[in-house]
Amino acid sequence: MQSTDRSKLLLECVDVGYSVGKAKTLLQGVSFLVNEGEHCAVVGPNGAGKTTLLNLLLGLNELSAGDVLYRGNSIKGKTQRELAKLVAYVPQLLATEIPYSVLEFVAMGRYAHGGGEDDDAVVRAMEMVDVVQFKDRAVASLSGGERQRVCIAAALAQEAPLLVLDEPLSHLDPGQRLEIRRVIRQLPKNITIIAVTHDMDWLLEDFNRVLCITGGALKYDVDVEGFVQQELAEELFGHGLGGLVEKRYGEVKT
Ligand SMILES: Nc1ncnc2c1ncn2[C@@H]1O[C@H](COP(=O)(O)OP(=O)(O)OP(=O)(O)O)[C@@H](O)[C@H]1O
Repeated sequence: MQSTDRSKLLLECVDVGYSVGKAKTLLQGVSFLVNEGEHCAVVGPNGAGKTTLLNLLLGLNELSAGDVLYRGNSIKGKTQRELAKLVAYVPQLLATEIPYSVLEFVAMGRYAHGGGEDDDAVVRAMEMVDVVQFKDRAVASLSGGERQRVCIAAALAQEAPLLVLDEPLSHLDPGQRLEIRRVIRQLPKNITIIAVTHDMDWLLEDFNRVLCITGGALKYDVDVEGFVQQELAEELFGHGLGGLVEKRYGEVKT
């Protein structure tokens, strides 16, 4: 496990496991620590257990083993409202059927705080990702990238210290991917980010830490330099980083 400064410790995953029924174990023995302000990429092959891990961090699934602690407090027994103050979620892409305006949707992020559309935090969140100009538009009328910014705004309105994102770039065109990357990069430095991604360019550019999941276990917990030097992309996906490393570092690391 990567060493962590305990005074800044936000999240502890302690021997976390998740099983379905008696026979099927989707995740087991996952332990790691995350400091406030870290940007952690969760990577691994399809079906490795990445989304399962995020669901446990969000309290959406009940732990079968181990514990998840935020600032030293277990999530066990916490209500959804209590959890929403600790961790916010950004999905792959918001469905177009959402029947709300942007303002109404972002205001839902204040549910845990009992706030609404006139809450200052709603305006602040919309300003952070530059969606104020869309506030009266129907979410359904927005482009994919715009909808993703609205989703991030709703998550920011929760004012949770941890933002969890599940492949937030995967349905976007290259231009909108870069735009969402810019938005996430410019978020306040104290917001901790854990994002599942298959985008190695984004990983190299904007994350400091990589959690590698394979076969329902945390196989490597490394900084980005370690991910590159140990050629873990090659090991995980059978496909190296190629020219991305040169682009990131200006030279190939050996
Ligand atoms: N409720 C469930 N019942 C049975 N199996 C499940 C359930 N949920 C997930 N799985 C299985 O658990 C494994 C891990 O799923 P998970 O969605 O966490 O993978 P992932 O790493 O996020 O994959 P991907 O990169 O394809 O999104 C998969 O084989 C999936 O089919």
